[in-house]
Amino acid sequence: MRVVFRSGAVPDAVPDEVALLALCRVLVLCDDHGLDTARAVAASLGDACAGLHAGAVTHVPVEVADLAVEAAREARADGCVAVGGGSVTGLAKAVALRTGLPIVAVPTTYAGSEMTPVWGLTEGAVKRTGRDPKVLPRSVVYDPLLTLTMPPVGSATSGMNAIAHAVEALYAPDSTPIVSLMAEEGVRALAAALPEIVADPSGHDARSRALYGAWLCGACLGATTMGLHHKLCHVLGGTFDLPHAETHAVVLPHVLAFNAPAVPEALAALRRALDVPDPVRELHELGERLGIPRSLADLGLTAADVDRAVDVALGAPYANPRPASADDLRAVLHAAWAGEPPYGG
Ligand SMILES: NC(=O)c1ccc[n+]([C@@H]2O[C@H](COP(=O)([O-])OP(=O)(O)OC[C@H]3O[C@@H](n4cnc5c(N)ncnc54)[C@H](O)[C@@H]3O)[C@@H](O)[C@H]2O)c1
Ligand SMILES: O=C(O)CCC(=O)CC(=O)O
Repeated sequence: MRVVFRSGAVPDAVPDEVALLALCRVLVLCDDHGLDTARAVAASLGDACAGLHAGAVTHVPVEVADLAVEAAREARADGCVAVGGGSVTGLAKAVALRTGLPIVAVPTTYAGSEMTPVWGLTEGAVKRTGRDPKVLPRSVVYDPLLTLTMPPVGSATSGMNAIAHAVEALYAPDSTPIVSLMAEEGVRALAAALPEIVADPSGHDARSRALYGAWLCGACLGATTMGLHHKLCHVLGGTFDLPHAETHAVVLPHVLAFNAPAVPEALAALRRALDVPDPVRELHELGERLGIPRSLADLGLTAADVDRAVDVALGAPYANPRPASADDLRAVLHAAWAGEPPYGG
């Protein structure tokens, strides 16, 4: 994978990356927010642009993926350029999964999907995920300037989504010392940058450090198997349509509190990264300081949904350092639903 990381890289670096991959007809994908940037990218590509498709939707419903595959076939595209957050990258991955078309990713959030071979599709209110090397973008163009438009709370929740990748990578069954170093550094970079971004969303330096952190955390997600936290967030997003980054931000301290007794080395790394004695408490209080939603109830989940979420989560296996029974899942989700402090304080 090639990575370009430069303020002002977009649009000019995109045609270079497309040419390096010897692509002649790329389909540019985006959502409504990213239309202006996507149009600038399409214009910079000249004849190498075969069309623009602005249909991305969170969690990639299969019908939305079908339309994008159709658009790529009609345009006789030989590649895709994804301009946007994880939803747009996810749509490009759905196209790649079906057609094998290579992806150039231009991320505009901190979700990190551009660094992973993980795809996700939602069908019949159930989100499925899988891994396939052909969905890993071949080239990524990071431009911190594209993230300046993310509002303070959106930036903070997106950053917490990235931190969650690193936290679960630290205790993943297939983690390595190198992944742990990247995870620790990714958490350190984001935890320092996010309060600065919330205080001044136009600050280039903090935006740059946050995107660097997101790159690291996304790479950790790509390299390891995620656990209970990602499992619960997939259920809450896929089955209850809860907003992705906000859900990660609320759930993370609760799952870490549950896993804490089983993951001493991960906690030690987080203590170093966050420079605090209690990472669970710190992640919860960081959320408060950043002004992000505090409970799943705030995000629209009802108390009755908690039991259904437990059933759906129990339906598919996932890796986790501490086995979780139905009662455990109910307790974790209930605390996250109510917005209770995860450390019982
Ligand atoms: N496969 C993976 O490895 C992976 C990793 C992380 C996330 N994801 C998936 O990505 C999706 C979520 O991605 P996301 O959190 O980036 O959200 P998103 O892409 O849905 O974006 C959230 C909102 O922010 C807007 N937006 C995007 N960039 C913006 C910017 N720079 N300024 C202002 N608004 C902007 C979008 O238009 C959208 O309305 C989920 O479906 C999640 O499962 C996948
Ligand atoms: O939904 C996907 O594309 C997979 C998502 C994933 O594993 C990371 C996340 O949920 O943030």
